[in-house]
Amino acid sequence: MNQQVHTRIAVLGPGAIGTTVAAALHEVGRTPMLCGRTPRDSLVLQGSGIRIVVPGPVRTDPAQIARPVDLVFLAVKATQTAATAQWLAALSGPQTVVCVLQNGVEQLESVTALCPQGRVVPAVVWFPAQAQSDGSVLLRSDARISLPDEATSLVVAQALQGSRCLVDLVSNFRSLAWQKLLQNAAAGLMALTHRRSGMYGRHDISKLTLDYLQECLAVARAEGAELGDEVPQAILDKFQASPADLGTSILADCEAGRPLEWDIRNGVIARRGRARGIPTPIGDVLVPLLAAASDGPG
Ligand SMILES: NC(=O)C1=CN([C@@H]2O[C@H](COP(=O)(O)OP(=O)(O)OC[C@H]3O[C@@H](n4cnc5c(N)ncnc54)[C@H](OP(=O)(O)O)[C@@H]3O)[C@@H](O)[C@H]2O)C=CC1
Ligand SMILES: CC(C)(CO)C(=O)C(=O)O
Repeated sequence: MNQQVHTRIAVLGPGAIGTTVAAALHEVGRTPMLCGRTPRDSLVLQGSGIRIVVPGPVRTDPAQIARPVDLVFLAVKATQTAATAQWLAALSGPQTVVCVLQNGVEQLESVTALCPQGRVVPAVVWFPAQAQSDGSVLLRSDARISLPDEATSLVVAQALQGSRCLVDLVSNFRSLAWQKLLQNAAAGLMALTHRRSGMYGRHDISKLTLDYLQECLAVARAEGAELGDEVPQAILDKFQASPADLGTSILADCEAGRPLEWDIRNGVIARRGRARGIPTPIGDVLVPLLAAASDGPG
C-alpha cells in the first residue's frame, strides 16, 4: 500500500505560495485540507500552460478541526504567524511535521514556539508566485523548495514526490537560507521605490544594491553561512536578468496596504549585525523606512 496516499496534509495560508503547493499536491492526487482566513470554495493556480483548480472549501475555523494531520504546510506571511496559533494547535500532534514555507532565517524558532508538539522543518522557497485580481495565483517559474537534509524533511519530500514542486534536500541549509535572505533583503528596495525588477538595471540602484549586499554578506558569514565573494553580484545579475515587471511579495503587500515582512527580511540582518558588532549603515537607513512604510503611524 502506498503510504503517501494516506498522509493527511493541510495547507495553512492558501495565498500565493500555499496555493502553488496545494495545486502541486492536488495534481498528484494528494489533495490537502485548506485552512485560511477568508472562506473560498476553491483555489486556482495559473501559469505557463497550466490551470489547476484545487477543490475547497477553505476552512476558517480551527475549532472545527477534529484531529491532527500528518503534515502541515504553513504559508502565511511571517507577520501573520502568531495569529495561526489556534490552527497549529488543532492541526499538530506529536507526529505532525510542520513545513514552514516562509522567507527568513528564523522560521524554526518562531513556529516551534507555537506548536511545541509538532516537528518543524524550515524551507527555502525559490519560486515567485503572485495573487491576481480575480483571486487566482500566477506561478512565474518552476516550483522548487530546499529543505535541510534530515529525517523530518523526508515526510515533506515524500508528500511532494512526483509533483510539479521539486524538493532539494541540502546539507548546507543555513548557507542557502542566508543566500535567499540576501536576495529578499535586496528585493526590499522594490517596496521603497514601488518599482519592479527592471529598476535594478539603473546604475545608481545596482550600486546601492551591491553595497547593501556586501554588508549583508558580512553578517551572513558571521552567522555561519558559507557564501562566496560572488554572491552579491550573482543576486544583482539575477534581478537584472528577470522580467522587468517581476515584483516581490513584499512589494505586493506594500501595494495592498498590508503589513510588511520588513523585520524577517531586512531587520534581522541589521539586528544580527548589531549583536555581532558588524556595521550595517545601509540597513540602518533602509530598515526604519521599511518599518514606517509597513506600520506607520501617519
Ligand atoms: N509570493 C512569493 O513569490 C514568495 C513568497 N515567499 C514567502 O512565503 C510566505 C507566504 O507568502 P505569500 O504566499 O506570498 O503570502 P500571501 O499573502 O499570498 O498568502 C498568505 C495567506 O495566508 C492567509 N492567512 C493570513 N492570516 C491567516 C490566519 N491567521 N490564519 C489562516 N490563514 C491566514 C491569507 O489569507 P487572506 O487571503 O485572508 O489574506 C493568505 O491566504 C512569506 O513568508 C513570503 O515571504 C517566498 C518566496 C516567494
Ligand atoms: C520572488 C522571490 C523568490 C524573490 O524576491 C521572493 O522570495 C518573494 O517574492 O518574496
